[in-house]
Amino acid sequence: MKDILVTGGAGFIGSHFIEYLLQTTELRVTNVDVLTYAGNLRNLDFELPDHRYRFFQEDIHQMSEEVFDRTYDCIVNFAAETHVDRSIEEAEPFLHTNILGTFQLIQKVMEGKARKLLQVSTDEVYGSLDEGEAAFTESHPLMANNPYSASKASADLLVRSYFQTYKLPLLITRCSNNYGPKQHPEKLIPKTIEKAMRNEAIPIYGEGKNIRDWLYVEDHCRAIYSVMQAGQPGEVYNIGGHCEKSNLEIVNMILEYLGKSKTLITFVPDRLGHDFHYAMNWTKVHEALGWEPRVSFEEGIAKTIEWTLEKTMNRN
Ligand SMILES: Cc1cn([C@H]2C[C@H](O)[C@@H](COP(=O)(O)OP(=O)(O)O[C@H]3O[C@H](C)C(=O)[C@H](O)[C@H]3O)O2)c(=O)[nH]c1=O
Repeated sequence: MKDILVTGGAGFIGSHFIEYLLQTTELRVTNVDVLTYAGNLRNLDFELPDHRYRFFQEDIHQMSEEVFDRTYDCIVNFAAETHVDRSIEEAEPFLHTNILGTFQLIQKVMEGKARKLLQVSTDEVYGSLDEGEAAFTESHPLMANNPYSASKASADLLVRSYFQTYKLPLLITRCSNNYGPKQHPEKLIPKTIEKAMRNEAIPIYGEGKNIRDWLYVEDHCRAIYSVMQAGQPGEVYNIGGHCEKSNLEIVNMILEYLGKSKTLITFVPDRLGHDFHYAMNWTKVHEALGWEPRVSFEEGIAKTIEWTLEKTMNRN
């Protein structure tokens, strides 16, 4: 492998993935990102070697010929609208980017402009675990419950259909909730940290009992890299943290770390269609590719909070 096209590389996970590729491999990276509200070139604040990195501010629906002056060994698709609450307010951008955008990338593989595509997806496509169900395996039915997860599930089905129909080399990873430095403050963990630092009310939806399975972003990037290198076309790989926590537990841990009062917690009306419980069974990726998470939640959350404190100090 020599050339990788990363879409959405100025976003949270995409930018960490580019950092991982540039620092641990000799691969050449092309980053295509349209820079919506969630993409920011400041996320790429590490050394970007000119001979191995280039950036195009373009939409994945209309990529220029310049981007395709080479044949990519793999496209890794991070370009997506990702925030569930926004999708509940306005679904259309989610359908446009997440479904039709993925379709455009599949076309690039069809046209021979890339040798394979890795679609970065989410555990949300499985819906919510039923009582008594321990974790999602890759064969769990797709039961998306909100417009965001429906758009990701639709993209996954498109990818599957192009593998089944044309035997195109397409793969899917589905990961649980990520956290780490540079995450957009609309998401639970960065939002809680920032609000706690400012002594502002921290909104918890419903009773705060909903459970997510948390994974530090660098562990996710390593998993994607393993699948990109050695995953089997047509396969789906679940990725998760074995780290199930309720939202209230998460918020309490952050408040404790920062030495802030629990009175900042403010219960607000629940998210519509709020999935109760996600947890991933990632035995397959572990057995096939030897991946497992390395960063404990205690370590990861400390790094994330310290990064946010430092960022805020530098801003002031
Ligand atoms: C923003 C916010 C969230 N929450 C609750 C709602 C969820 O139960 C939990 C996490 O919410 P968040 O919006 O951070 O993430 P999810 O809805 O789980 O979805 C995230 O993880 C998956 C895997 C993706 O695929 C999504 O792209 C990603 O956004 O905290 C609150 O209680 N208050 C808040 O202010």
